[in-house]
Amino acid sequence: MGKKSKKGGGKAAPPPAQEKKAAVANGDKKDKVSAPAPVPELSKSARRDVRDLVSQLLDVCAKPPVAGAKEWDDYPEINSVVEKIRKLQSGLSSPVSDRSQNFPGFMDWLSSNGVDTSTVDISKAGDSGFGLKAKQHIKEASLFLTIPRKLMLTVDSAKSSVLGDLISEDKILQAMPNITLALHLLCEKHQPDSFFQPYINILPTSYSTPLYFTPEELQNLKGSPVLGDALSQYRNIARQYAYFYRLLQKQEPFITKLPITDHFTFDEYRWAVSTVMTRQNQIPTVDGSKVTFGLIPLWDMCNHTNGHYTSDFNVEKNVSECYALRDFEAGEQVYIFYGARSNAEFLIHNGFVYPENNYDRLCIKLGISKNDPLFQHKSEVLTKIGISPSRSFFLHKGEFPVNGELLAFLRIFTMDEDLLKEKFGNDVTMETLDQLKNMDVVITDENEKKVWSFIETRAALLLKTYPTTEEEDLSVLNSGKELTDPQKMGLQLRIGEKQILESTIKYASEKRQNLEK
Ligand SMILES: C[S@@+](CC[C@H](N)C(=O)[O-])C[C@H]1O[C@@H](n2cnc3c(N)ncnc32)[C@H](O)[C@@H]1O
Repeated sequence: MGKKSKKGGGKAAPPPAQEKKAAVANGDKKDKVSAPAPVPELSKSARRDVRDLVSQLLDVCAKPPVAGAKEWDDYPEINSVVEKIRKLQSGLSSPVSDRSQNFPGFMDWLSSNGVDTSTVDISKAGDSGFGLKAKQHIKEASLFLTIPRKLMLTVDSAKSSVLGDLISEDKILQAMPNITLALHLLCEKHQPDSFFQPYINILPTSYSTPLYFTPEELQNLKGSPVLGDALSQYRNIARQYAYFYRLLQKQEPFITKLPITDHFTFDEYRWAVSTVMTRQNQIPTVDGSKVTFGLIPLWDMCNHTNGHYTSDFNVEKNVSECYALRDFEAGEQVYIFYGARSNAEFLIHNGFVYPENNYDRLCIKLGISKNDPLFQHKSEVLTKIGISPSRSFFLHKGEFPVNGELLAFLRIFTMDEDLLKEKFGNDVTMETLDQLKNMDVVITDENEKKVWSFIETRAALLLKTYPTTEEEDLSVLNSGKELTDPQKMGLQLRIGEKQILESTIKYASEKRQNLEK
């Protein structure tokens, strides 16, 4: 989630694991703690079918992704294999429980492990699930939450857990801390006497990340660049699932001792990945040498609002600390700030859209064409000011949709040969280069007119790629009709993006008209 703390049973059960040794909770957990509760089994033929489908999934996902307008092309095939796997595994899913029943036990666990819970309580938070409620007045900038490292599920705790040996063997786990955390979480979930059970029991049982969207719900994202991100996220998770499913079939001692080999369904993996994605936070490693990721109980019950980072890790005390970003009255919901993310990023990584988001922005991909005879020269100038000749830029919500970087890119992108040679030849000064990003300095009126006319036209074209208008979206959103979370989020996201495009068009057209006067 934040920085200063940046937020950011697949197969049949084998015989009970009597041979597996008990170990001390949250201590040396190299061995499986105890025999797992009996799990439903898949028939031999169903197991074989899942194995075949997993191989198919690996093949489909191994094909290079189709970029651009054809991004939908791969999805139906991947989705159809995943859905067949899910259908075969449907009898193996854990029963859905009411998490709120486990809140008292969780609070007791926190208190017995030294957490002061006198400031906040967990409480229903409207459309945001649950959140933290102030039990007393919390003054702005006061420290209201301190969570010791020993309560966190981290990459370090994963290494010293039953998963540790697999981490030492597997290059993917070594390189991808978020996947390590997801598997760590699953191992602890399926280890009945895990130290972390009171925490795991209060986690949501499902999420609204795009991994949970149906194909119809994904259609709500059409027109938005977020659709491509959602599809590639789905593809990546499907590929990871297939990879780990296969790995977990191996009869190696460091695998057979894992408590997840009988529970590794697609739904379980999607749940674990979504838990990590929506709740993880950056923390320093135990030795303080690097930044890593962890799940911080209770702190991760805070919902997001506009503001600034107020959480940090106190290395001396080995605790995560959270300060109030403003005054909160007793009974009020206590928020934190997850980071300056766009609604597209919130949707993909956090499973929500925040209409009041001050930091919303729309990603647009721009590049100097390799067929442009001035490609070489333009690329050199852009590189000198730290801008790649082909990359993503952003149009921002608010008064100034175009920032200095995009302006500089567009000035060079639209520049003719004479001007490029005159201003940005061999003996170009740093001062001239710096001016490219400066809104108050015009290179030439002609160049400036081209810039604003280009962005005005591009924004208008982007607006047309959405299948509906902003008015149509607003009328559905405000119609009082019952909408699913993905439908609502899709509408909120599209409305926000269209507003950014409309304000860009207005802004660019005023700039252009001023120059034409
Ligand atoms: C770190 S958790 C916060 C606790 C969470 N609400 C719960 O019930 O467990 C982050 C999740 O809370 C929800 N959330 C947080 N801030 C939100 C906001 N401003 N609007 C809507 N949902 C929000 C989203 O579902 C997000 O994935």
